[in-house]
Amino acid sequence: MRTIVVGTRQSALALTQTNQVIAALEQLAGDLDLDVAFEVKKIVTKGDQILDVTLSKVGGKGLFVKEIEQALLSGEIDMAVHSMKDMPALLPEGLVNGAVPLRQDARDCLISREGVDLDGLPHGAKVGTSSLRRSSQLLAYRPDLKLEWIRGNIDSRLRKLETEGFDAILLAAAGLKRMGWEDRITSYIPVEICLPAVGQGALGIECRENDAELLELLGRYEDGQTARTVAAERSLLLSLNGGCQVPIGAYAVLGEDGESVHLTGLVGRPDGSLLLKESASGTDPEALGREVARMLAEQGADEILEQARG
Ligand SMILES: NCc1[nH]cc(CCC(=O)O)c1CC(=O)O
Repeated sequence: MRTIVVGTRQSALALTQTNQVIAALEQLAGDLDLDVAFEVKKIVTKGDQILDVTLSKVGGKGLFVKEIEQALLSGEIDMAVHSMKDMPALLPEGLVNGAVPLRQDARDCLISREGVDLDGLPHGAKVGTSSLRRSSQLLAYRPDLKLEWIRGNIDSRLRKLETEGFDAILLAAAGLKRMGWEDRITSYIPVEICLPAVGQGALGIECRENDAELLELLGRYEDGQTARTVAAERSLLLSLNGGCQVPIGAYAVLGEDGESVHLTGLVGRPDGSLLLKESASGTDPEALGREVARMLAEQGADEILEQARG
């Protein structure tokens, strides 16, 4: 009997996601008559320690996964569940994404104090977000809004909505739904107004590339359609060199044939004064991501990204 050690960050969302994945894998292992058990190991990452500065200034999202990847490579843990949107576009040598499970809601949502939706927010309302992608698109739609920085895990952001005088905050719907906090959502932001982050709502399960036994189990857990759409989005991210926190959005859906992928990509100025948006369809997700990245680059995406990176 093998014990699979699952590394996780300590945030409520990370623990919840990890436990939900373990429950699904246990069920699957039972069905396959595999003799495995799972054990959770909590890991404190740099990103968790530095919650008070702009993340992009200290190294970006990679800070949340670096320690976890080291623990995977050293054998201290065997797998880790990540929010796909927190996974860097490139994984280190020796590690792979073993499964992309069925995607949750990819949209952003508004949690407002007075229960009003985006259009109902008063002129000049104070809206909390921690992403250039959201501020860029929200300001393009409602230039009067005052977008202010709010950081922390989703539970602390929900608290700050009350304590720091925000009229509303923006969060990914997926995190709230996984936590069972769907009732906090006031309204969903259509992807036409706010294109989600690459991989938003999806999970990634990182493990060692030579762990054949675990990879076989994970392979059964993968949702092929989610994997295809997320692959297109991540290819776009890689092509735009968008490793750290940058104003990039992407959302891919499967065509009616169940095979072709339709990808929309966006790069925006953080102040919302310019949004570049391009779409294309194709059957090779990686090639499609590169294609939409090239279309955005032709419109001047690199210049916007350079400026946003500071
Ligand atoms: N950047 C933090 C983060 N990473 C993953 C989620 C939850 C949503 C998801 O799984 O995409 C969140 C919170 C948020 O952005 O609201």
